This record gives sequence, structure tokens and C-alpha cells, in this order.
Amino acid sequence: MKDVAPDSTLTPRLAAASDDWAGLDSAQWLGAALDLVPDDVERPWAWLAPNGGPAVLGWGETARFEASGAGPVASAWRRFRDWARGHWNGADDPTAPGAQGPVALGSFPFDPSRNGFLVVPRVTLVRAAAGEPTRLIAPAGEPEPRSPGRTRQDAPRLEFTTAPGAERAWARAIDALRAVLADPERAEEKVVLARAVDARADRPLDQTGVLDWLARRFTGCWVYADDGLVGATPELLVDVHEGVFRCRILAGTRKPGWTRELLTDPKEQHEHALAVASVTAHLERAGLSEPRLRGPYLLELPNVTHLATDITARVGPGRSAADVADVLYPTAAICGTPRAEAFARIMAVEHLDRGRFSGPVGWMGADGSGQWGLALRCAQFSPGSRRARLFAGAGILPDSRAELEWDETDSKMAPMRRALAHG
Ligand SMILES: C=C(O[C@@H]1C=C(C(=O)O)C=C[C@H]1O)C(=O)O
Repeated sequence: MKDVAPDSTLTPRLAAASDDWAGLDSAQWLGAALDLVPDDVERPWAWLAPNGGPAVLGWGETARFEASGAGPVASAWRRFRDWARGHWNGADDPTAPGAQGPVALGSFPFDPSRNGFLVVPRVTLVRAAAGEPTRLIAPAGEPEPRSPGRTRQDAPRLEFTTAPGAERAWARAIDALRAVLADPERAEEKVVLARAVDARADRPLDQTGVLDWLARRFTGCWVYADDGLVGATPELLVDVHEGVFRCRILAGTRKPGWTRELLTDPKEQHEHALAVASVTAHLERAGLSEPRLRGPYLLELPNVTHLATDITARVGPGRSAADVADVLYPTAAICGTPRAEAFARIMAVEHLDRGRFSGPVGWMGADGSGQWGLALRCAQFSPGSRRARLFAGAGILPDSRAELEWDETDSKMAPMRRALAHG
């Protein structure tokens, strides 16, 4: 039996600002909601989908469901769903399809032997879509959150460091990978290699400022914050809503200005095709039928342009977003091809603890709907938020060049470097 705090039953109500916020776009909604985060909250919970999609902001913690090993997202979700049945004061059964019940946010490590989690915040503001009301989900009697009247701090002084010898280690790892990838006796076709940059600030960074900045500039991305992992990812692993599945697969990257090559360069095309195949190969097992593919097309972000393919499909009965995420993860966009061999190769050559970087990050409803992105373009804040680790990776193929892949990872980290200055 889980030990349940007396106030852990959640009651939904309309947020006081609901009418005022209905017409706001996603970034405006988040900006307004962030104004209500109490001053002593260091680690807000957030999920913001583009184009007026679901928006969630929370703080505190009412319940936490951890899981590792096989099927971790669904394992945590089932426990959340069962918990929700007994801790929901709303009118409807929160687990019925389409119910607007409690929301849990979470993220899972790249290495499935390590624990990930879903957390039900103590206080959650949630808007299902632009134009819809904003609900406040909180223990009964929780006072309406009010703006703490935050005083903007001076910009932090930031220092960024890369581990000594990191660039040489990167080149060596890519040489080793290229030898493996070119060897016809080996199965590996693509392996994604990642690296980190560390930031140190002269005062604690404010994650709400980082979120606000990301949401305003990366309007096509999914913005998230989960226990100190904060980012804006352009890659959607799973969206399950009313029986429809959606995802966005990325692979193949250029800086703005060099993007035409993406559509013609055989290396980029092949890299992208492998990422798409790593998803389509598992659709049936994930209970998804009648897939429709759109792509590859150019997805232009302020810092980089990607080759992108969107897939929609019909979701089989009884399949939650968590079930689908577990089957589709890890895709070749962040791991490689074939999956198991690429994962083992990453463990052998990367020499980096990815933590939750490149893992699934998102939210679940107790009814099984939810959205999961890949935790890219992010920083992991240290306890106290004076330090943050930035991560980025790149797909390596036999003809990859170490210096170009290094530059690519620099470009992928550039937004987070700027975002931290607003923390
Ligand atoms: C691994 C990252 O990005 C992934 C790798 C890409 C590539 O190699 O071209 C492109 C988009 C993402 O799927 C990252 O942002 O860190």
C-alpha cells in the first residue's frame, strides 16, 4: 500500500484566469501561468505543445510513480491510473476514455536500467487546447495561486566548459564508430553519439525564465520541465488523443543557409530513412494501423534545419500513449540501427552519462491519452540550479566527419546557452 498524505485527493476547478487565458497562444499561456509559480519553487513541471495544443504547468508533488526495465512508461502510468481512481474528486471517472482527469508529467532515462518517473504535481494548471478553459487541479482548499510579484534579477554571469580533451575524445569515438559502421561483418548502420557542455552561473538560475524564453522563441517545439530537466524539443515520439496517433521523426541536420543539401545529400537522406524505418517497423506491435506518412520535409528552427517526417495512424483499442511510447522507444534518431547493437555501441564509446537526455519526456492523462517527446535541446539543472549540463548528439554514419558533427552539436546546444542567460 502506498502511504497517502491526507490532502492527496485532487479536486479540479476552473482557474480564476480561465476566461482571460482561453484566447492566448501557447507561449502567452505559459507566460501567464509562469507568473503564478510561487517564488520558492525551484523545479516547476511543464509541458507546452505547439499550435495551441495541450499546455500544463505545475509545482510541488502529490504522487510519484517510478519505473525501469521493460516498458517503464506504461508501468509507471498503470500505477498512476490506479492511484487516480482513488484520489480524484471530479465528477467523472478519470480513467474513462476522453475524461479530463489528473495529469502526470515525467521523463525516463536513455538507459532503461535506470529509474524514470511520472509525477502528479501538487498544483497543476492545464489547458487541453487553445480556446478551452484552464483547469486548476489541486488539493481541496488550496488557495487560488496568485502572482508572487517576482522581481526580475540581473542576467546571470555564465561560464561554459567542455571537459578537457573532449574534442579529441569525440574525434576518436567517431573514428571507432566509422570503422564499425563500414565493416560489412557488423550489423550497425547508424549510431547516435552525444556530448555535454557544463554551465556554471554566479547565482541560482530561475527555470521559469528559461521556460518562458524557450516557449517564445521555439514556437514549433514541445517545451518541457521535469525535475530540473528543461528544454524545447522539435521531436515528438508519441501523441495519442481520441484514438489518433501522431509523431514527428527527425534526422538529418544543417545550419540555416545550408538546408538545400538536406534534400539532396544521400548521407542525410539515408540517415533520415533509417530513423523513419525505426518507427514504421514497430507500428504494428504498438497497435497502430493505417499509417500515413508526410515527408521528408524541411523543418526550420531558428538554430538548425532538420529533415522531418510526420506519421499519423489509428490507435488500437486499449493502447495508451505510454504503451505506444514503450514500443517505439528508442528510435534511431537518438540511438541507432539496429537498435540493440547501436545501444551497446553507445554504452561502449560515448563515455557520457546521458541521464534523461534523449529519453522520453511528456505527460499522461489517467484515461491513457498523452504526449511524449524525445528529451533533446535541454539542460539538466543541478540541485540549487547554479549549474546546468547541456547535451546534444548527432547521428554517425560511415562517411560522417568529426568536426562537422561537433559543429552540429554546438548548433543544437546554442538555444539552451542563450536561454540560460534568461534564467
Ligand atoms: C540527438 C539530437 O538530435 C537528433 C539527431 C539529429 C541528427 O543527427 O541529424 C536530428 C534531430 C534529432 O533526431 C540532439 O538534438 O541532441
